[in-house]
Amino acid sequence: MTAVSLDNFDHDSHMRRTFALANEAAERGDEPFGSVLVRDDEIVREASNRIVTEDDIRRHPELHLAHLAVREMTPGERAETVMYTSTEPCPMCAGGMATAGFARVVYSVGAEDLAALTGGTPSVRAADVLGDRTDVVGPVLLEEGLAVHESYGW
Ligand SMILES: Nc1ccnc(=O)[nH]1
Repeated sequence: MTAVSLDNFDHDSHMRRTFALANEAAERGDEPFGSVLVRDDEIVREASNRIVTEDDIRRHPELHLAHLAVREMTPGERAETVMYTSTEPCPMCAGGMATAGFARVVYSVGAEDLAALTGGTPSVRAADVLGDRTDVVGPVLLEEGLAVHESYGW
């Protein structure tokens, strides 16, 4: 089988899966964030925010997927993997993702939009943590990503 180039992944469908995961988290009582790992255009891992139900600040989906990826995938596999995530990773998660060494992260809602929604201050940008290690792409499908947060009602 020929590997599918990262640029030809089915971006919209992978991103929409993160929105569904974010909505599931909100329904469970957690915060509205979801993420997937995609390799060769297939979703290989999924996670959603569980900071409330696990009572654990580390349970952002992005950090959890970085943790699983380092434990379960080879460095070569991680270097071919793209994370899609409903909202730009925070600095905690971007730090873990730098260790994982993914090829790219694609987000919908950016840190500045999130801060405006939550009334917080914008965090350090993911690109400033990830540097040259991982491409950072976004915002994509922004209206749909914002709708996830609007329905949560921060
Ligand atoms: N991107 C994110 C921001 C905040 N919390 C999360 O779980 N994810």
